[in-house]
Parts: sequence; C-alpha cells; structure tokens
Amino acid sequence: MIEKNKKKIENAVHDIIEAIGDDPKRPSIQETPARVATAYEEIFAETGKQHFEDYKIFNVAENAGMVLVQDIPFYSMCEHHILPFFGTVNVAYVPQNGKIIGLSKIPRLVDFASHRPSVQENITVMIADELQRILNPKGVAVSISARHMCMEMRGINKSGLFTYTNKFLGTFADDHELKNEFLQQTHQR
Ligand SMILES: Nc1nc2c(ncn2[C@@H]2O[C@H](COP(=O)(O)OP(=O)(O)OP(=O)(O)O)[C@@H](O)[C@H]2O)c(=O)[nH]1
Ligand SMILES: [Zn+2]
Repeated sequence: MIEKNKKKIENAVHDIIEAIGDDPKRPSIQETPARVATAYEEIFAETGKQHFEDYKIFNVAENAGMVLVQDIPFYSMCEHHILPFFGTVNVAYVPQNGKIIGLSKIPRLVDFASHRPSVQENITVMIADELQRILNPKGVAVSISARHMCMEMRGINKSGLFTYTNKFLGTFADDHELKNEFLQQTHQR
C-alpha cells in the first residue's frame, strides 16, 4: 500500500476515535491509527485484484483423482460493516490431463479471495472460478463454514451461528456420487 493511502487510513481512524468520544491523544491509544493502517494493509492486501497469479502448473498421472484440501482457516471482513467473518474452507478439484498446482497454492488462493472487503458467497465463488480458470480441471468444489461478527456482536446479536456456502463446477455439479464423496469427506453429509 502506498504511503499516501496508509496516511488516509490513519487520519480516518484518528477521526473515528474522536467521533466515538475517546481521546486520540490518550497515551495508550496514540499509536492506534498507525497500527490500524498497518493491520489493514495486511487484511485488505488483495483488494481490487481479480486474478490469482502466484502459482506454477505441474503434471501428474493423467487419471489422477480428486484432490481435497480441507479445513483451511480464513479471515475476511464483511463489506457491509467492515467487521470480521472467519471460518474454514474446503477446496477440491479433479485434475484434467494431469494438470495440478502446488498444494500450498490452495490456501494462498483462499487468502487471495478473502483479504479484501467481501461476502461469504463471493469468496466461495471466486475460489472456485479462479481454480477453474487456472487449471481447467474436470470439476471444482468449494465449501465455506463461517461465523460473522456483524451478526454476533451487534444487530441480531446471535452468537455461535455458522453460515454454510458452497459452489460446485463441472463434474462435481453433474456427478452425484462425486459430490457426495466431497460432502462426506468434509463432514457435510
Ligand atoms: N449474504 C450475506 N450477507 C451478509 C454477509 N455478511 C454480512 N451480511 C449481511 O448483510 C446484511 C446488511 O444488511 P443491512 O440491512 O444493509 O444492514 P444492517 O441494518 O446493519 O443489518 P442488520 O445486521 O440486520 O442490523 C445483514 O443482513 C448482514 O447479516 C455475507 O457474507 N453474506
Ligand atoms: Zn456485516
């Protein structure tokens, strides 16, 4: 993030502190605007980026079966309240023509999709669509389970609610046995 934009965040946080009735000059809060700017730089690092580019393609056996990376933790901020929502993501795909990506790139793709203001449905779809674009696999399945602080600490104030979303492409959408295998492996059935 360029310095000018970090400064903008600092100024905004300074104003928020003042507006909520606290004193931005209070010693223990003085550095907070700068801390928030640094935190936002990390939390929102992928804002505005459409495509995940950090991967290499490898080749494996042509008939390789489902690859599933399960329980990938993620943290994001809802675009309505700028409050955290977080949980776990399951990502599966069936390679086509033996084309795969390194396993670590899947959690990286999850971070790519979640490090921006968003909603759970859009993160789910973005992960599925990017994997489809990158690998053109036979199918992709993505499911997310998350808790939303904007429903827990304000508004309806209901704690411990989990929201589930999923997206199935290609063979996962067409082949019920494969979809069931994914759902069973990820304890959704
Ligand atoms: N579909 C979806 N909704 C979300 C997500 N995160 C937050 N929301 C919802 O976004 C909605 C925003 O609704 P508004 O009525 O504009 O905002 P609000 O008045 O603060 O709503 P309340 O939370 O009901 O007080 C709320 O119902 C939130 O629960 C998400 O990831 N997906
Ligand atoms: Zn919200």
